[in-house]
Amino acid sequence: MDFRRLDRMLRQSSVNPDANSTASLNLTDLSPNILEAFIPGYSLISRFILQIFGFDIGIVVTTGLLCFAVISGGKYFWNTIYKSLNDVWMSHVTIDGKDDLFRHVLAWVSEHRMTKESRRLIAVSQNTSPQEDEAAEEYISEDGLFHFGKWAAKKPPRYEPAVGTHWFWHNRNLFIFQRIQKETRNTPYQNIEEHRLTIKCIGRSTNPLKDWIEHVKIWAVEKQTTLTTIKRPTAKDQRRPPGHWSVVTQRPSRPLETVVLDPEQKARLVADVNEYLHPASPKWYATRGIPYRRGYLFHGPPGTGKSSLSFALAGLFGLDIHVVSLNESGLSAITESELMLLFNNLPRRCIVLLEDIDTAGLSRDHLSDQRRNEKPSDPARQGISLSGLLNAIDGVASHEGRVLVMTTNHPEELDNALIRPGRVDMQIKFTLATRHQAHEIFTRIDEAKVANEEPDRSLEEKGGHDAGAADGNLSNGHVTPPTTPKVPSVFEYLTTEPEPPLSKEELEDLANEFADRVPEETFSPAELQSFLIIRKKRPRQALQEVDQWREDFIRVRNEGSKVLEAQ
Ligand SMILES: Nc1ncnc2c1ncn2[C@@H]1O[C@H](COP(=O)(O)OP(=O)(O)OP(=O)(O)O)[C@@H](O)[C@H]1O
Repeated sequence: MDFRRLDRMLRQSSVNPDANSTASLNLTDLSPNILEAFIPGYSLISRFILQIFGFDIGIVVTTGLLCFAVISGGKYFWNTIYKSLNDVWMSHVTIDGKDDLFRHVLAWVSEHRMTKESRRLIAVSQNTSPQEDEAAEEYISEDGLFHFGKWAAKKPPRYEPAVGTHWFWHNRNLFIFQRIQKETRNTPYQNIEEHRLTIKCIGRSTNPLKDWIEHVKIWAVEKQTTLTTIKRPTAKDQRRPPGHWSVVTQRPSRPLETVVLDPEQKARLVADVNEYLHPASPKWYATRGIPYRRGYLFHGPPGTGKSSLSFALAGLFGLDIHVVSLNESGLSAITESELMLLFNNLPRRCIVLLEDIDTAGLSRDHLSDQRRNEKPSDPARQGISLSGLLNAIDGVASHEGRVLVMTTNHPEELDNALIRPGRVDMQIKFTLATRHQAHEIFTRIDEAKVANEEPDRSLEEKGGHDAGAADGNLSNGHVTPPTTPKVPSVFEYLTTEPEPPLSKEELEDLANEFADRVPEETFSPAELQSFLIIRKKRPRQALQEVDQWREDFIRVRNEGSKVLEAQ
């Protein structure tokens, strides 16, 4: 900007006011001088346009500049007023992106009018599963194939408010909602944006904000009573600062009755956890100087329900579950200092599931190596020492109020220090499937729904279903093998009709028969479940095939192979 020229021009106008008397009235006369100061070469351009087109652009440019000045001035005044309003007449609350509340608030605003009115949105793919969607049936072809891709493509995303300022009404209060980008971090794998929320309301009282947050929390809990939130340590490349938990998934809570265990053992465990979580318990522990912690050891062979019971407990008591696997190596291995921080960052009440505590340098190495017939343990894998784990469990960093569940397949290899009372208050032994478990698993897996009335025999009489398998030929408690084995095509497998529903008595008979044919404590519940899942619509057929499966399984196992020819 040429200030000297502007100064000269203004001085001229003050020395000879007559010369500009008309200029003060006529903007177009004055403007070339002023505009020349703002836009060098303006008079030349305007003269050129005037000569060529006969049009004076002065009025247009001047009007434009005036508008600009008015808008800038208005903005300045609005910002000043808003700032003083903000400082003096507004209350606000900030929610960090790492807090659980951040998730809940975003979910709440996504479901309310705000995201229907706002023009700046972030689309987030929804993580729902087909079983929660009745329309999913439409994507099953005539062949019985469910095309997940087509179903997922039709699922609308969830819309969240984008970075910036939005507003909404709640209980007749106006709230200003700001999503603010904290920072962007570049890792070798991705750029991570970290956000926070600031919610403001008019007035000097924070009560409307507190009431609204309370409302959101209750809303989130009600919405999630059927879901269990599973968290794991934040992936290594995203850990900054380390020791944070990330939600990996939310899955429907597992009903406790679906975990088949000795009923007395299960009842004892539930009563113990309930007593521990009782609101009066923290005071009881505090007045006796006992640290408010409770630890459980679930031990037994793989696939016997240790993790399942932990998830079912989380669902039963409405707690989030924080899972750490000590068996991980390489990039995802947890270090001792990280474990301490993870324990430090636990919420007030939760379940911590420490999986495979016999691994990762905690076992008495020589003993475990001999048992497993392996070379001495690789020191690189041993991220956490016994003392490191003990420090995390009951050191200063350990959080009071958590339920700690440790699982192992090799309890005999654990150091006594780790399982002494105070660290492990109750041990639950999981065994390979007992007769009772085989019976229960059969009963629960059966999807050919139990009929309230007698099963529809007419179908069987008509031979409407797969002959041989569905003929309910269990009348004398024995199953006749199918007479003509046939090789079904792929689509025949898909479209196989479910067997006719079983009566309660029939199901009971089949379950007993199944339990009789499965030797006690030979197969894990996971193995029985895997056999039955394939035949979930055909329980009678399952019974016909169980002998063959059992023999194959035992033979393959004795041969030391892990591959079954047929399932
Ligand atoms: N006692 C049981 N009752 C019902 N289902 C079971 C039981 N045990 C295992 N299952 C089924 O087997 C599968 C594996 O179970 P789970 O992961 O709980 O076993 P685990 O003992 O934790 O195994 P690992 O020691 O390998 O971690 C699950 O799908 C679960 O439903």
